[in-house]
Amino acid sequence: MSVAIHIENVVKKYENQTVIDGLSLEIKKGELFTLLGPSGCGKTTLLRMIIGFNSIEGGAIKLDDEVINNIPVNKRKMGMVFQNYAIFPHMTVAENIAFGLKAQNQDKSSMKSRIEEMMKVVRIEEHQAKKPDKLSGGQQQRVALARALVINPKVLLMDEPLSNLDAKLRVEMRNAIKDIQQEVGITTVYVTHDQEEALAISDRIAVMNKGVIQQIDKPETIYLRPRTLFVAQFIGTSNVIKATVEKVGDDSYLVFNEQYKEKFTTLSDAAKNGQEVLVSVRPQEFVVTSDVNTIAGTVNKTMFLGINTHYFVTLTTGETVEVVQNIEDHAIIPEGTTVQVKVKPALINVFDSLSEETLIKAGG
Ligand SMILES: Nc1ncnc2c1ncn2[C@@H]1O[C@H](COP(=O)(O)OP(=O)(O)OP(=O)(O)O)[C@@H](O)[C@H]1O
Repeated sequence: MSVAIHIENVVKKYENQTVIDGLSLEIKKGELFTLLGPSGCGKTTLLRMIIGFNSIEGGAIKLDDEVINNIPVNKRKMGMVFQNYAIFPHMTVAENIAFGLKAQNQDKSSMKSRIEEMMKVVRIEEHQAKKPDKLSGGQQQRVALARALVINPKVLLMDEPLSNLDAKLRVEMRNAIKDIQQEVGITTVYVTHDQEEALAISDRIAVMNKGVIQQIDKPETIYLRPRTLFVAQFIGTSNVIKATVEKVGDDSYLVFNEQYKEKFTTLSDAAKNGQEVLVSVRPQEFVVTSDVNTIAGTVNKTMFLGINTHYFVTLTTGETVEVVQNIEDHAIIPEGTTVQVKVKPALINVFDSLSEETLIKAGG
């Protein structure tokens, strides 16, 4: 897949504050690429630099190998969909979509057929004569999407497009966006702070924190093999517990306490014997066991959620962790019970306790 957008060492300053300081990434043609991160991390700033609403104080952004830093917004051949839809309340669905084409001086019949085609793509034809106040939030977002796509842009940019919708509609619309994006085959840059949304729709995700890219990978890699502790904790739920590395010959172990250590085959060579590490363990990566050579703890909260049960367990080390057990594997454990837990070593992740970067072997 060839690259559509090169972002090379870009810098963004608002007055004297530098919010992005030398960020680089590449977005491939046809992919749905998501910028994901907490509020204030700089995702919208970067998106607005790509479309041209924000100036660029250093570095370069290239579209199809052409530097676009100084090209005005309307000449960049990009379409954008905003959180608040930004469609015109006094125009019908069809007129709103037509608005995007007006500047293009096309003849009437080709405009009409293009608008009809777009209404079909976003499945809004039956509402074409309605004004926005007669449409649901999801339908309004479909109109905004059609208006952005009608000019046949090279890139589609979407800034938190689903945050104004209720939970059920959000899921429905994210599926619709993914289907439409694939049908049109358009390179898309999508901004969200919602990690589940990002996992569900993206081809690749860039996780950002404080203006810095932490990891760029496919959703499953981001979830299973986070490169930093920040990514492990931002995506899904991760408990963090301490351990020490022990190396015996060619074998590596994670030592959790005097009774419990696990052989760990995916530890990188950078990890040294005796090194203190932070281990991230997702709730389902704990096993409640009868083996006493493990970690002891007390269940202080039991939540039965149907398919599984969530426990908050305070370990003897003082850390409280969330543990999920499948209902088929276990009877519900009452609050106050003393339990033993161990980890599933193939699934957990290990980080250097100072740099908070991964100590998992490449490809491990
Ligand atoms: N116009 C502006 N002037 C000054 N500072 C700004 C401006 N826009 C954004 N910032 C600052 O830049 C940083 C990044 O903001 P940005 O809106 O890009 O974050 P974000 O990740 O998109 O967050 P959110 O999800 O809350 O929109 C924040 O510290 C913000 O306060």
